[in-house]
Parts: sequence; structure tokens; C-alpha cells
Amino acid sequence: MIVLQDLTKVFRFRYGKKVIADHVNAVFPPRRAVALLGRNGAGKTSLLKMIAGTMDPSSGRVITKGGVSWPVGFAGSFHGDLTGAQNARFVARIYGVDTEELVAFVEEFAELGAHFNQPFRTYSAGMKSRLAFGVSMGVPFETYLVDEVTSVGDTAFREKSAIVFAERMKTAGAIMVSHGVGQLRALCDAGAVLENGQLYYYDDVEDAIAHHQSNMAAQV
Ligand SMILES: Nc1ncnc2c1ncn2[C@@H]1O[C@H](COP(=O)(O)OP(=O)(O)OP(=O)(O)O)[C@@H](O)[C@H]1O
Repeated sequence: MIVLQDLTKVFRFRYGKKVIADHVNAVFPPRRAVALLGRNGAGKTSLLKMIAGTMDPSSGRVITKGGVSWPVGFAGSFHGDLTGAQNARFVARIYGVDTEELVAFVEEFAELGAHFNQPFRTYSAGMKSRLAFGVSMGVPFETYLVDEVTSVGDTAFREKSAIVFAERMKTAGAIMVSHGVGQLRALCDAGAVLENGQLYYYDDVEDAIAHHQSNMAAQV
């Protein structure tokens, strides 16, 4: 469960400011997959970062109960000189999961073949993404944070990823940002719309999509 308590985030510039969250109070219940919607620049990525703990709010706080993932598919913390397998082992130790179990899961899932035992810095962008997605899915969290992972791999890999993600959603929750409404519909059951610093939570993802689409229509 994630609770936003009087959460405020303001970016100040020389000639103005951008309000991402204006005294937001909200609860993301456990085991719900929540689509986070909002127009470009509304602050969805910033909100995910505050929930992940990598961005500080201006005031208020985020209370997390249960483990919250790093943004799924984020490859930025892998070490270039370590192999895929060694990076997976490193993550396993940090998060207290069985190292060999995680390595076996990632090896099978990411389909890197011999590259799995080559240094991460030699990987293509697609290989990096597949490793990162595999490691994210291999660590059990109570809430997975997902920010635009549509570009990971080819169609077959994307289908496989969606199946694994849906499997995780039987026992965990998620907050997912995507510009693909079809993907959000397929993977999420609840939704929230971030708009002018306010967050509107809906128990039904369809209501959130309808709110978002009427915002987008009003903008044109
Ligand atoms: N570290 C930062 N410093 C200053 N401004 C920032 C910072 N991070 C984001 N912003 C600004 O805050 C606003 C929200 O950005 P954010 O990326 O969170 O929005 P978003 O809803 O995810 O956008 P998009 O849908 O385009 O990906 C943007 O105007 C952005 O320029």
C-alpha cells in the first residue's frame, strides 16, 4: 500500500514554477494495478520517482507499506564491467533473494544466451532492457513501479513480459505509466489521473481512462 500524505512538489524556475502535486492525499491500495494517466508534463514520472524515493517532495510525504520496486526495466544501476549474471547476483544480495534462483530466472527470461556471461557494457540497448526487465520481475515486491516499458524487445518478448507481469499482479500491485491506453487497459484494473497538481483515483481503470480522454479532448 502507498499513501500520499499532503504531498506537494513544485519545480521552481527563474521565471515561474511548475506544480506537480498540490497537497495531494491519496491511497494506492495493495494488490491493485493502477494506471497513472495525465497529459505530457503533468508530472507522472516525477510522482513515480517520489514513490520510489529517488525524488524528494517539496513538502508532505509518501508512506510505503511493503516493498516498492525501482522503476521496472531501469538499467541505470547495473555495473558495466560485471556480466548480466553477476549484476543479477548483486541485485539478489541487496534485496535478500536467493541468488541462484534469481540468476536462473533471469537467464531463462531475458534470452541473452552467451551474452549473459559477458560484461553488461557490451550489451545492445535491447539486451540491456531485457536484462533489466528480467531482474525487475525476478525480485518479489509488493508494488512494482512501471514507467513506459513498451519498447522492450520484439513482439514475442513483449507478450512474454506481459504474461509474467500479469502473473506478478496476482500477488502484488503496480503503478504504471504508459501512453498506450490499450496496454493500460490490458494490464491495470484501477486508474488515477494527475492533472494540475491534483490526483483523481478511480477504482475502475475505465473511469480513469474516460476522465483522461475528456481532458485530452478539452485541450484540443
Ligand atoms: N528535476 C527537474 N527539475 C525541473 N523540472 C523538472 C524536473 N523533472 C521534471 N521537471 C518538469 O516537471 C514537469 C513534469 O515532468 P514529468 O516528466 O514528471 O511529467 P510526465 O507527466 O511524466 O511527462 P510525459 O508524459 O511527457 O513523460 C515537466 O514540465 C518537466 O519539465
